[in-house]
Amino acid sequence: MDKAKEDQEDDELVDDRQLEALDRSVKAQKATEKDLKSNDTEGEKETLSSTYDDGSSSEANHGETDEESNRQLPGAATPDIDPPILSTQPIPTPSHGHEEASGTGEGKNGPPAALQRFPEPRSLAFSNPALLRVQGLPQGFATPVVVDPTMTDDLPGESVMSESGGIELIGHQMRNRLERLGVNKFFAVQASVIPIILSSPHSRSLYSPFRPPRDVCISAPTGSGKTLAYCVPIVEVLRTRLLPRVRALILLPTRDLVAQVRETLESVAKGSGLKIASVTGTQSFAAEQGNLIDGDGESLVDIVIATPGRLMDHADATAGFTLQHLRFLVLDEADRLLGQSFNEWLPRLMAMLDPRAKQLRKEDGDKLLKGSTRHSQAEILRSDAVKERVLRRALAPAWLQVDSESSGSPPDPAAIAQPSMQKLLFSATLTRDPAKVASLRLRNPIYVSVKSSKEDAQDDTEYAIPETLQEHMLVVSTEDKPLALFHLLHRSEAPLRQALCFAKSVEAANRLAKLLEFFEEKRGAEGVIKAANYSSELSAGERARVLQAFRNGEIDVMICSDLISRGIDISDVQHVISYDVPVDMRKYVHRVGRTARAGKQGNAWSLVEEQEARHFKDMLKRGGRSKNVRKVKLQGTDLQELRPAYEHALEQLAHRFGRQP
Ligand SMILES: Nc1ncnc2c1ncn2[C@@H]1O[C@H](COP(=O)(O)OP(=O)(O)OP(=O)(O)O)[C@@H](O)[C@H]1O
Repeated sequence: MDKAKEDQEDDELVDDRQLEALDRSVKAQKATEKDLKSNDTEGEKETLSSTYDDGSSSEANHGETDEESNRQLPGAATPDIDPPILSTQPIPTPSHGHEEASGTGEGKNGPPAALQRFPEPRSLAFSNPALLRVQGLPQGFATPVVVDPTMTDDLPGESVMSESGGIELIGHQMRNRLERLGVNKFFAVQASVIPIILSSPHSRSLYSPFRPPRDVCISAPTGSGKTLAYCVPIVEVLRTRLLPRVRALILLPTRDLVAQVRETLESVAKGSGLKIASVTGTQSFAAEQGNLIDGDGESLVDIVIATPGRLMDHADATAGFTLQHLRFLVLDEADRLLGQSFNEWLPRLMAMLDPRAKQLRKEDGDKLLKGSTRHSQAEILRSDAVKERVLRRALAPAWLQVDSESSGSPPDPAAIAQPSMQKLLFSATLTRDPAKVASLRLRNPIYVSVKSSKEDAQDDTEYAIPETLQEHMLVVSTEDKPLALFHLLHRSEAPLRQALCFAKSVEAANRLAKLLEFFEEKRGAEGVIKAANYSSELSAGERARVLQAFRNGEIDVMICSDLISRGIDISDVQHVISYDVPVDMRKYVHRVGRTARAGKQGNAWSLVEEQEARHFKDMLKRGGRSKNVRKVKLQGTDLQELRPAYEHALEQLAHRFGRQP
């Protein structure tokens, strides 16, 4: 596995690549056909295919209305190509309207856009059963279980039994563990989802081939406690197992999220004897294989937490790695995962989970015959060599049945064994791509939507935002935007601390951090803000140190790109500042979701340049948030006092970057 491939699905590097590749696209548009041909090498393709935030290929993005490729401000040709943050050049006024947004990228009067633009994805009309049918989506989506986000539930005591059969929802070991972790109540998403998964006797079995569990899709706000909502039931069900086999697979879009979920899962599973492995490419491939499988090809673990591309690498090359015993498949940050097409992971995973699936590629079967048992599909099982190996380690019921079908005894149609795996999809923003949802082949899914009943009834967008969040916007001129930020950090009334500040790219974040540093140096004793840049240019160790310093309160403001806007749980973030406004509602939701977590208060501040204001307001309106965002007016005098230090910092910055900002 070469390094470039390993890094492909890692967001940590993506922002840079995004810039690089988008930059290249701009140049490529201007280049002659001849130039284009000479550039079209394999290496080039490899780089281009890793340009998107979610690891999906550029081709896939163009063809599949991928979320990232649609995130351009109408009229802003290459939003992630970074004009100088302090540029005094006028930025083209964003154009509006669908025709332009979905056209060839050439506005009527504006400059030609560098990349083709596609229409913004529309929300799934989940309320329309006929449309669901046409889209191949389950009817369950039309009738969500709506849960009030402010609802909490006491942890079930030993005497509390479920309605459906006298089953304890969680055992005393789990209750003790949770209490030790400071969890004394279940949050709304947990109080609604855990009973769905655990409340009947057959839903707690490791195998339930004739009454397989229903799948569950959960849309719940950022910071609402989705991680525990799946960790608790997984540990409760799996703790009854005797032999380690891969029985739960948790997929996440980035390595950082895998590490974070592993931490939570380990604390919940402590004392259960369950073994957990993560598969992300942070370790060498051989080391990961050694964690997954012993010398005889037997599983060493019960739960695998993985990024999808790396998982497929193990599916390809780790002998004995099988998912036939899977009881839980969790897709956390499901919308983003489904937007990734790295390694064709989704169709291949679906094939691995289906005992009757056809082989996907000939070489898969060849590899198996050489000793790998990565696919346990019927055709592969029929090969004697593989069958013998797999039988030695026992087949899951559905696979066993397919195997007996192959030896000539057709199954009783009334008793066809199904895989016992339950799919759990979690997201704060539900995917807009019906084809991707349909391809998951959900089994009679229950759709749980944690959202306030106050939310606009006719609004079928699925942006779940914490109730404890207060949202603000400041409309500023491009030149004064840095000053507006410095004002928020320095104002005498409630200066912002414990803040995350988002810039549009890694480079923009770098420069903003440097500018703030020069500014603070100049102001000296007048109240120095401690800022740090959290960037993909830092090593993993350095990033961990910055995060820790921020958590300890040694850093007041952490400046970053969207690298950490999804899923990362930093406790006590008080403020999220969008220095550059997010290009779409989903990015907004995930950014602001870094604060107001776990029922705490939090604030979101968006610094909107004058020419972006209309687009930003439209975006909020479409996302059903316009009424929630309070406009803050700046007085000229607010900025005046900060101007001398700012101008000094600008000069320093120009000197540092070798150009006039
Ligand atoms: N029942 C609970 N009691 C106390 N704290 C909790 C509880 N459930 C979760 N938390 C805490 O709330 C925080 C947010 O939880 P978590 O990261 O699971 O949210 P999330 O819904 O996955 O957010 P995101 O969508 O941003 O990933 C964590 O710090 C977690 O420890």
